[in-house]
Amino acid sequence: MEEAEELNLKSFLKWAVELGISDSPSTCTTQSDSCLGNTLCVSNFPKAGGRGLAAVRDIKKGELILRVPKGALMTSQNLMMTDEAFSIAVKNHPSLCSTQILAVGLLNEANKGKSSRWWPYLKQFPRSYDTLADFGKFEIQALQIDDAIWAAQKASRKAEEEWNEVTQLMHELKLKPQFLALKAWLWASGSISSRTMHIPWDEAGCLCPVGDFFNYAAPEEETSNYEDQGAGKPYSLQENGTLKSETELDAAARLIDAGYEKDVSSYHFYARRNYRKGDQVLLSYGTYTNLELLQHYGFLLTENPNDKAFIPLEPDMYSLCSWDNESLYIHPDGKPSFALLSTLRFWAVPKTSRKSVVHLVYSGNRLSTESEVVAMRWLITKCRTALEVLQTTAPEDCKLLNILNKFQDNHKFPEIKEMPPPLASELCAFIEKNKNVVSEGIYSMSCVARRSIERWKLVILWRYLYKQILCSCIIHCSAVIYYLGVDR
Ligand SMILES: C[S@@+](CC[C@H](N)C(=O)[O-])C[C@H]1O[C@@H](n2cnc3c(N)ncnc32)[C@H](O)[C@@H]1O
Repeated sequence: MEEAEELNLKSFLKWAVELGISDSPSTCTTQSDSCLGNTLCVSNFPKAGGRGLAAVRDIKKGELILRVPKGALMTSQNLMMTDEAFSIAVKNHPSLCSTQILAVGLLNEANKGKSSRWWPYLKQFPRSYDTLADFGKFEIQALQIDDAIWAAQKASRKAEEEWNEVTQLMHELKLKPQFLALKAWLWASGSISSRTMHIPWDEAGCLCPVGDFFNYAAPEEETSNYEDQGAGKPYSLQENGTLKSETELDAAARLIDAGYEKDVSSYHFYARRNYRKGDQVLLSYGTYTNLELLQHYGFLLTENPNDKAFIPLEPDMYSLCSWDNESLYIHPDGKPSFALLSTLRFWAVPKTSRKSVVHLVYSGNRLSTESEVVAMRWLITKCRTALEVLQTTAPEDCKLLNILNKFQDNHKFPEIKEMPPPLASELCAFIEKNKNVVSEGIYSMSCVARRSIERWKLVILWRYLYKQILCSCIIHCSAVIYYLGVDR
């Protein structure tokens, strides 16, 4: 960490102590308790989210590890209570949604600079984000898959519309020109999308100092405990080993990660599993596919148990069963979801016999060898077709990622003419878009160019993982056909 960053972090943690934020084992902390250092410390995890929180001691599953009092949460309510002008201005714009109000509130505080009471906290925010709304035309097209392109276009359109809707309010607040710009709006809405936590009284949620340093792990990954004895039993941070508060007991028993606890007017964070000293302590923000992670948080997981690949179905398939379209997908291991499999099974029997097999379909049974093979063959063909229409193959995506990784080390691209044509044209488009970073074949990497490459890599990784799911589906369906004995 650079010296200036370290100083900023130090003053932020001091500020956090003053507001009563604590990771101390005792619930009745004094002002002098360190904000961090008893249970957690800020650390860097380059391969798992960058800055995050590490365990400074062994932590047991269910332990209360961080408390953030209500007064330290940045909410629209809080911002309005401490800034009358903001409060009055917001009341004149009743059509704005709660997220827009919090985003303007955040910009209003950033606009105040050092005189904002939130300044030490604001300095800890990233300068920009990689959520879908931040994607430009190049990144959107590079997603390749229609659903993803559509989601990114929608996110970026929505951000722009919301920005247009708040401009009058921002002018009334007399924000400086840089805080009125779309770029600033993307920063504020990206901060809210990727850093807020749920609170029961405001849909926009709250910004939670220190609590927003927790990086994400998908909900299913809970079992990798270093010791399993005691796992599942609730523990508390109390020195006498007892759980005093009912809420704490409930939370530990439920093993929720975090939540606002009304009886103590604080946001509480619990360990979702056992951690060893030095481990990164993670939080589950929810169950997300990789596209959703990209959309809301600007990152994705190479191993995401909750990822889903959607492929276009025949129009009549969508209405065959009572499943909603969102449940018709392929799992990361290539298996069709229960809803997709039952739909395909139902569709694969002749129309005249469908009525008599409804109950079998919904109970998850195979209807007949013939119809199972028809369903599996249909899925194989559909996955193949979906892959064939894309501009690059999964191995080509992998190659492009390697090229970009090498480029980040030595600032040189391989000869374009030696590259497969689809990669060459994508690379040319990138160079064209980032013309100002190229001089006589040497690429000087500005901060912007470095971010562009990181964002492009995210996109390539996303489409690669999508293609991998479709390839796994082809393998899975072929294996089913093989075991049914049809191809032997
Ligand atoms: C609530 S913040 C977590 C703290 C953040 N790393 C920071 O420095 O402020 C959420 C952001 O952290 C990053 N992040 C969290 N979990 C991640 C993970 N498992 N892999 C990669 N990035 C992650 C993403 O940029 C995400 O938008």
